[in-house]
Amino acid sequence: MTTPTFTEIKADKVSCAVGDITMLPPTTFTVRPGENVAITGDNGCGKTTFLRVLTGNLIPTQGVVTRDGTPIDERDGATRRVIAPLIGPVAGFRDMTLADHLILIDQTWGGDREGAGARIADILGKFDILKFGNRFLSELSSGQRQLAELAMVLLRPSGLLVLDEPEQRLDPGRRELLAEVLAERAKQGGAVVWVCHDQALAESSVTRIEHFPQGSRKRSTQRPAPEPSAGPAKSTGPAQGGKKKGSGGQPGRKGNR
Ligand SMILES: Nc1ncnc2c1ncn2[C@@H]1O[C@H](COP(=O)(O)OP(=O)(O)OP(=O)(O)O)[C@@H](O)[C@H]1O
Repeated sequence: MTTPTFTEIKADKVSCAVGDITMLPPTTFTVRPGENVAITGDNGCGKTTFLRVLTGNLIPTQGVVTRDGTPIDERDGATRRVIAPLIGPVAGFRDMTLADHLILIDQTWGGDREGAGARIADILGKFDILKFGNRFLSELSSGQRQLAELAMVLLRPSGLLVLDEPEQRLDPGRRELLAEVLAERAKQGGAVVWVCHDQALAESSVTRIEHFPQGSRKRSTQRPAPEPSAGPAKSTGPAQGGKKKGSGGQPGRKGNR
């Protein structure tokens, strides 16, 4: 299966805010084929938010992400043929085995029927989970499930893999296996962007580390002084400086994956 290509995917001064909370401070980032980029940073600094913006799942409050000059949008098939994300848990079918899920993904993304078995065996072998092909997803341990979800996203053709903490729940040996698979992908001309909390793993395997500064700062440091407590039975309401209804939602959210 050919790998869809691009020259450059660029996030230009993207930022996200909801209410007075900065989910992602202004960030500029470029990735090109052959690069294997780990994003590191403290909890809450905006890494997952950035990945969602980069994949076109979340519209930034400011700035834009482009693929060779064209704005990206996950609802656009052209974007989805290039970018394969694994951000958050994958929903599965209760009565379909891991191999069934992989056949569905392979055929959805245009694989030829004759070659499906070999491609699926290959990706399961890469992650050392070939023996679990006939299991239901609910019959896998959390680490095995993580490997299964990685197999699902790597099976489909893509030019850019975007993975959120793919090393989570994996033992040290399987973390190294993951790092090898991602490095191999980049060597073959693909690009990988992944959030990683294992600094040593990232340093040993990637072509570049982008460290996000401690973020999620309040946009305004000036907050109104709290109202004196009026007791539990009384409500202050928005007119008295309370939180506006709906302000905790996500900006530009385009639906669940
Ligand atoms: N829907 C939301 N409304 C308000 N704030 C949010 C919302 N979603 C996330 N945040 C805040 O945005 C900031 C960035 O969150 P994000 O999930 O991107 O962080 P992260 O760097 O991936 O963290 P972690 O390493 O813990 O996964 C956090 O401070 C978080 O509390």
